[in-house]
Amino acid sequence: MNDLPAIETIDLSRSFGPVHAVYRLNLMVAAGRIHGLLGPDGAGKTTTLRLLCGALRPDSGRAIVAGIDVARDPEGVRQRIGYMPQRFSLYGDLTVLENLRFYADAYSVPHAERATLLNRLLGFSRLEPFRNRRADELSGGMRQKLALACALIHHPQILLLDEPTTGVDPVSRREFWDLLHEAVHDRGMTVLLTTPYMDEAERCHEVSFMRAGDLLAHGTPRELQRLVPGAVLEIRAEPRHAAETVIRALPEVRDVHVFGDRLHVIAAPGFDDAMLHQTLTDAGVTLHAIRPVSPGMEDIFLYLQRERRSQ
Ligand SMILES: Nc1ncnc2c1ncn2[C@@H]1O[C@H](COP(=O)(O)OP(=O)(O)OP(=O)(O)O)[C@@H](O)[C@H]1O
Repeated sequence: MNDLPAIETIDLSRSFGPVHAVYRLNLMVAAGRIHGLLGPDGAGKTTTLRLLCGALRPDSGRAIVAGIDVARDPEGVRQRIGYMPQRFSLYGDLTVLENLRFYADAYSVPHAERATLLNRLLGFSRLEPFRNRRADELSGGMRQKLALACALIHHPQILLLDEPTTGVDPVSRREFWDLLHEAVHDRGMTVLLTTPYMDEAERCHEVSFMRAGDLLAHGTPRELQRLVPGAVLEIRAEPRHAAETVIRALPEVRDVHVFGDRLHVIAAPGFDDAMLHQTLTDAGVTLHAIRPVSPGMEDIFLYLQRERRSQ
């Protein structure tokens, strides 16, 4: 691993009319890591990736990618990165192999290297058995793997991936993640990706939470977990809405989030479960289960968002 960050932004800003899509963003991505950029819709994740790859110009601030100032040498940056936007352009009427050849041409990959490289990428992406299948006829997961293979064609040092697993089934998502870890481990690449799936953040080495164009927090998943004080209690109770109202009113409770049929309660250290049990029973709520759980990324994000809003 290199000590210099693979990506650094300094007060990077970009607006669209009155909307501050990215505002004074200071992002740091360590080399040789998988870094997840998380945040709700409209937080500025796509705009950040577009600024980093030189597809958009900032209004102010700087972006340094692979040691290069993007504004000064966008072509130098493009040579060193692979960028997979949300709608990566695969050619549906071309086969898997033809798509790879197309990108090899686009990046002027020397002819002498092609056969070996294409075979390696077909093997890496597990698409060898489908080399002659048209891209239109691939499953969603296979298409994303082909897009990843195309983005890797010119040996980039850094991969920027915008929601690469959205709409992909869970098995293919897992395979895609295995490929990313392989690429980072074997080739020493750096990956910056956005994802709406909070569980995927836990597969990243580092995570940055974005909100309204700016960073809410960043760190390893474990460091972020430590930002949540006290315990997280998972509760199943009925009626759920009444349980939520009662729990929210307790002074020791910092936050309550709903996850399907469960409540996640963030409580001050030393919170008394027995008292909670009694309070809920007194309010006519049936408590089915209560247990401490480690805070997940979603708990952390929601907690930090509320904390910062109330500051
Ligand atoms: N080309 C554009 N023209 C006008 N507004 C834009 C443009 N691109 C982004 N925005 C606005 O900037 C804000 C940030 O958008 P961005 O797409 O970067 O967010 P995001 O976090 O990637 O969200 P999503 O997950 O929904 O793509 C949004 O309010 C969006 O509407």
